[in-house]
Amino acid sequence: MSTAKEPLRLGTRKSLMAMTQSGLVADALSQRTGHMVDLVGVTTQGDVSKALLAQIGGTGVFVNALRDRLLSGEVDFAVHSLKDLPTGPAEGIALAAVPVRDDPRDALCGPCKLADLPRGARVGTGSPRRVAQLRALRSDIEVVPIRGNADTRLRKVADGELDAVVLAYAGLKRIGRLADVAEVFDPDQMLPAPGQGALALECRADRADLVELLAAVDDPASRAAVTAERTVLAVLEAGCSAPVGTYAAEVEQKLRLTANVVGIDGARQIRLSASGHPDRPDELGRELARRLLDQGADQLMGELDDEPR
Ligand SMILES: NCc1[nH]cc(CCC(=O)O)c1CC(=O)O
Repeated sequence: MSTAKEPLRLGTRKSLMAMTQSGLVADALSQRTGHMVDLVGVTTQGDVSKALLAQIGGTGVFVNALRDRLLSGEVDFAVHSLKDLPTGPAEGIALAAVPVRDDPRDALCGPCKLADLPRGARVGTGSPRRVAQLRALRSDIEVVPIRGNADTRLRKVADGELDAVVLAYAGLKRIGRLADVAEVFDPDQMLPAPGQGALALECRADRADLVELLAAVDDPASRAAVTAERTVLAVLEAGCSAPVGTYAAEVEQKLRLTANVVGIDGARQIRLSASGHPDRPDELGRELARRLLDQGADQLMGELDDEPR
């Protein structure tokens, strides 16, 4: 493109969390490239449907409307929470950048730590991954399915409808609600969702100029980690609503990946780790997924189908 420094149109969801994270990306990009960035709010299916995510399928409901705007040329690029991206390839769309990842962990919001909640306490989450791992930590608690944005979920605790809720730490930070956090779960206790805490910048694959420009905010280490995590999910053919937790990070120049599959009752889990070269994160993810399957991961995940969601 010959015209220098024309403003870029950034497509984003309109929630406080989305607008905040998109604003941070816009600032970083402006600083590094000199381009102004205009935010364009887009409503996605996930923002209007009242159904539980596990029911509407999860995959792509927060993403597809933004991709449509990219393909029609209404926006130049889109910022997504990476964990909301389906694992499959998207026709005509390029993953142009994964910025430095935020804290990937899950957090309990409520009056006290999980261990100190009363017997039978009501804890809200819509994610089978969190349900299963919560039950593994405290089999007596009552897990209550909820959805809605983080603010709505936190209000249910304030109103006394729930004793606590589990949310992503990174999201709580972005909306300024870290004061509500009573406990941050170590990945040993609760493995995060693949890609949690990371963002994704997408643009049209045929816009080489944009692919190059957006690379200014790419962080190769974060991209490698989330690639390994998402490969596990892809090989297991599981979506964001599967009881699959992962965490990858570079440790002493190697990429270390841990993944688990937990039965929905929390009673059984398969948990494995492996290390590999940071330049081949997909190889590492595939290897670990295959070992999970060898140990019966598909059977554990299959049991989910018999559960009311
Ligand atoms: N599916 C909703 C969603 N997508 C990304 C985040 C949190 C922020 C992140 O992981 O980057 C959340 C909310 C939550 O899980 O608490």
